[in-house]
Amino acid sequence: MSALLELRDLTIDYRSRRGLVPAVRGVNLTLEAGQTLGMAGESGCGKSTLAMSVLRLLPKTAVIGGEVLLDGEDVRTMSWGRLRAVRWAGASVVFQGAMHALNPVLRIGDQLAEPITLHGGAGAKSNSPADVQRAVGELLERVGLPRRHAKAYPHELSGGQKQRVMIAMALACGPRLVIADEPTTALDVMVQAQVLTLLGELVRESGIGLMMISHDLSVLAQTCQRLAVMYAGRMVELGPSAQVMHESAHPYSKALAAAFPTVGDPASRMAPQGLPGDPPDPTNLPSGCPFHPRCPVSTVECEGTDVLLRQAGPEHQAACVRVPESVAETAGEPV
Ligand SMILES: Nc1ncnc2c1ncn2[C@@H]1O[C@H](COP(=O)(O)OP(=O)(O)OP(=O)(O)O)[C@@H](O)[C@H]1O
Repeated sequence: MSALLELRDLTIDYRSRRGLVPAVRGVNLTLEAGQTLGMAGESGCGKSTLAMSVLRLLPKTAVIGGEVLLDGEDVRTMSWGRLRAVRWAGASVVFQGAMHALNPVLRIGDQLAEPITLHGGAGAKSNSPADVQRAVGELLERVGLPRRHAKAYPHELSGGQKQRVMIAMALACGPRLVIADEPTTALDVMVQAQVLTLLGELVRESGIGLMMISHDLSVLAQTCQRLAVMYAGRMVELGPSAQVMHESAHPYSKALAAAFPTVGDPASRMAPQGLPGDPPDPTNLPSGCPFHPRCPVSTVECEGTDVLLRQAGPEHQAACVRVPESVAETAGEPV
């Protein structure tokens, strides 16, 4: 049976005046229904580009290579009609800064009604106003908001409530996969925790697959079973969240874990280490491992060797020369 989502050797470049900008490089990944996967990495490492490719939401300047399979069907070659059917009902996105995307002059209920009316779903039996209204009320309750908020305007809700509305919107047509791009950025820590808990509960209850993107490893580790760490367009580590967070096999993941200490762990918050330097310009990558100029443990070998993912444990992989090469490299094998 096909995985809910499978990326096979995914490569994405943007055409620009400077030539091709390589944003994503040879990523292999699978996500099953009911699973949660976090994508971490600093700004510009290719997380959003990768995520938006899943629903073919990239600008026309993007050139995509490899395969993006949703339930075994390649999104890259779908007709527009098929893609329209897949968006919302097959997979949906909670965009970065989405709560600011609510229309200020439309009531919440009317905004939630739109995808239901256009694409069907959320248990609405028909497009009759009564059925749609009932479906809107159920959606609001599902994300922990009272039904009466359907009558509210966005400015009457808090940031956390608006973000819940955006999650309700993403769930409106009963998708099997939800992609949440920085869903808690700009929310305070308490509200962040509530929104993350909500996302986790929704996955458990409904068996949807969740891909969540953040630059903050600790936020992802709270909600997701597995973590993928991206650097310079490559996936440099993939594994169970606890292992990637606390037994990082790649020095970049280790630095990220230290930069974003565990939420609610005061001991780890005392000495957050910043990452020195910036990620490289994708059009001018250093030789060898792209992380080597910032890596605290790099050696001469790293300047000349761009390592593919290696097995660091049964379900754990990392692209670092320090991971013993004894087990066969897995590049090309979706994991
Ligand atoms: N439309 C575009 N045209 C050209 N280059 C782009 C475009 N969009 C993104 N890029 C480049 O592609 C690379 C990956 O960007 P992307 O936005 O996917 O990273 P990200 O990790 O999601 O960052 P952020 O967290 O800031 O969104 C970056 O070097 C970025 O400058």
